[in-house]
Amino acid sequence: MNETCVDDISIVLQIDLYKNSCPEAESIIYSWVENAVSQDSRMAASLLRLHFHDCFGCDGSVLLDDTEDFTGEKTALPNLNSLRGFEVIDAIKSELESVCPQTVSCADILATAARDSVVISGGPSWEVEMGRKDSLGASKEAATNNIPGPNSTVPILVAKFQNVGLSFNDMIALSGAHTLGMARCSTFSSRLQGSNGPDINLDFLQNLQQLCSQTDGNSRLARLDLVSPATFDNQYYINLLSGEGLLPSDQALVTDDYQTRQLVLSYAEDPLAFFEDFKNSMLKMGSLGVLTGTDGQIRGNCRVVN
Ligand code: HEM
Ligand SMILES: [Ca+2]
Repeated sequence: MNETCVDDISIVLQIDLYKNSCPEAESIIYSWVENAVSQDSRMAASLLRLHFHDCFGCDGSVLLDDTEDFTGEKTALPNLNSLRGFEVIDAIKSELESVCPQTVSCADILATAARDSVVISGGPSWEVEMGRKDSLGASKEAATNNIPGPNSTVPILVAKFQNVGLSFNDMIALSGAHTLGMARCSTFSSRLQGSNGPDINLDFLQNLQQLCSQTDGNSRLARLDLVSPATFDNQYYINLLSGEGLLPSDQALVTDDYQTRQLVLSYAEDPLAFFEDFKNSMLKMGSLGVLTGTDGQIRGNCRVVN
């Protein structure tokens, strides 16, 4: 046996990692998230999405500002003028650095804040596995290529998730995150062109057309879940069945593919099954491409490499 094998044993993420080194870590993160969401309920959605866009390699890379050496991920198409919540993460990091310096990584903060956002919005809870290290760089190109876009078809969505090790089922369960938050008109403009086709509800279409035809139309925001945008529930799937999915990639899950439709139906009927699968898929997503052991670092400021 060589040393690499021994190292490999220590690279697994674990719950309670900060039990001795920073016992207050989870409660500090929770308080900041709770406070931020009480001021702006959409922040729960934004923090959940921030973790998703960091993952496909959960290493805090999404938080890095551009430097002379690399262009960060913040200006990649899926992120530009869209990701929110960086100031909340900064505030959490700054308190954690004063309470227990160089201990809790930015990537772990993101994973924990995402879980807390779901809980505070009424969704399931789970134990977050910790021990991710923060990256030494970021890749705008990887963010651009890996993160699925709103006009992706079902086969493309499946492929993009499978590329990083997430299954068909994971993709559909994680899409249920669109039970929270907002999207800009520019992301669903192709939904507005259809007349009353089989995949879009007429009243819904007319409301969106009105919203998006205003001045500044492209940056106007619509609810991803028109019924309960601040509650983590299974309403997203129910909306898809009545042609009220916002993004083309959402509605495609019931319109374009028999198998995805079956899973959507099952989540629309059984909220607890959705919660259970969502939780497990979040745990899986949260462990993708993590840096552990001697790889990476614990950043002192999430926006810059130490
Ligand atoms: C299945 C493929 C996915 C696609 C194509 C997609 C696409 C999008 C787009 C285009 C927006 C609106 C962005 C804007 O207008 O600024 C959005 C918002 C959002 N996405 Fe996704 N997404 C996907 C999966 C996920 C996953 C897996 C999660 C989390 C687990 C997630 C969480 C969110 C949340 C919470 C929002 C609202 C954010 C806010 O209001 O700040 N999405 N998504
Ligand atoms: Ca909802």
